[in-house]
Amino acid sequence: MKLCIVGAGAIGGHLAGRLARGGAELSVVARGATLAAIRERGLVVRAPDGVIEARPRAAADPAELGPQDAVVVCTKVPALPAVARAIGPLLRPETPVVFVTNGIPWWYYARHGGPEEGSRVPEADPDGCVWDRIGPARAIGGVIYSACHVPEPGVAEVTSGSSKLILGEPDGTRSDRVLALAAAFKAGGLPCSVSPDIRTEVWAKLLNNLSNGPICVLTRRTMRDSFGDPVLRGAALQVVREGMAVAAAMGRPVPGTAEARIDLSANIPHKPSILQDLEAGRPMEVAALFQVVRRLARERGVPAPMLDLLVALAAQAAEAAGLYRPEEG
Ligand SMILES: NC(=O)C1=CN([C@@H]2O[C@H](COP(=O)(O)OP(=O)(O)OC[C@H]3O[C@@H](n4cnc5c(N)ncnc54)[C@H](OP(=O)(O)O)[C@@H]3O)[C@@H](O)[C@H]2O)C=CC1
Ligand SMILES: CC(C)(CO)C(=O)C(=O)O
Repeated sequence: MKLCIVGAGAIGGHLAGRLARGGAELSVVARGATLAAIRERGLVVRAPDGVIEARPRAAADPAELGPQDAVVVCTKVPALPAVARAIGPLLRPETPVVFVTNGIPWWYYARHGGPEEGSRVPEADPDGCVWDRIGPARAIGGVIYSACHVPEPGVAEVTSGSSKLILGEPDGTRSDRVLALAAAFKAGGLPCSVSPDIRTEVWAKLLNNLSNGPICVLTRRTMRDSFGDPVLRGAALQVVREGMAVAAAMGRPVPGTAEARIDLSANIPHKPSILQDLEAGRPMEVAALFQVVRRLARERGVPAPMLDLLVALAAQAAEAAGLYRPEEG
């Protein structure tokens, strides 16, 4: 299967390594120091189940790589409009595009059904460019549980003991294309399932980001260090409960307890990716991960006072660092 990863950072690097290990005909779209490192030394993944070394084709210009069987986009959400404008040369009319990003995705209301069909998510796709260029028919959702960072360009390090990827067609079908993609990841040793309800999976993962993201942006410490403080753990629990109420109001109740959600993060010595962005001076996913949930809570009349407070504080920190503009959402 001819597959291309766009954005070979922490998650893209990890997934690229898995696909290469599984035998995919792999290429990556990368840039700057990452591109130089991959061309020079290849791509390295340091995971608990071993080190993967891969030599994918790598280019900054998608036209060098040509049409693909599937494309997997792993950039941060603020980069998606630029990606959507650039990846045309990777796409045949039928090429699916998987989006492995946190937050409420741009495609949330695509192939959704009901009165909200075709609604947009401005926090994820401010000018509608991703929707217009990629189109809802190509979109496949991706939800990743894997705590990763980039210790040096071209190297992805996994700090969570286990990882898993959940894929899903927005209309819930078990299409041949989504099953083929799941098989390609599994062949590389990454547990990967296909969900008939990817939006509930989106919400479930987002509860983790809502609980650890704003708090760690403020503490600037790992999830393990931050949640070691019982007051902060209590605040995180309240945020998860509020997030669960918003998800339920959206018709996507997330099973399980808030405590179990916090426990997923509490022992991992990982700085959430949004804190990694703050420290590296990269645009922060405040709109697509946090502000969108505040908006949905307001629209559905769900009280979320702890979420409001923590997100307002984190948003101010991000804005003060010049890495988020409130106009984004
Ligand atoms: N890191 C983690 O542990 C987790 C992250 N996530 C989510 O996964 C997504 C990806 O995050 P993560 O991997 O951490 O992000 P990273 O910042 O580590 O990686 C993103 C990569 O995309 C590259 N990129 C950005 N724009 C382009 C472009 N136009 N063309 C080519 N390459 C581009 C970046 O290059 P450059 O360095 O030059 O900017 C970088 O290498 C996010 O939505 C995040 O929230 C989900 C679960 C865990
Ligand atoms: C912290 C983690 C692994 C889970 O919430 C994550 O999704 C991130 O770093 O962005």
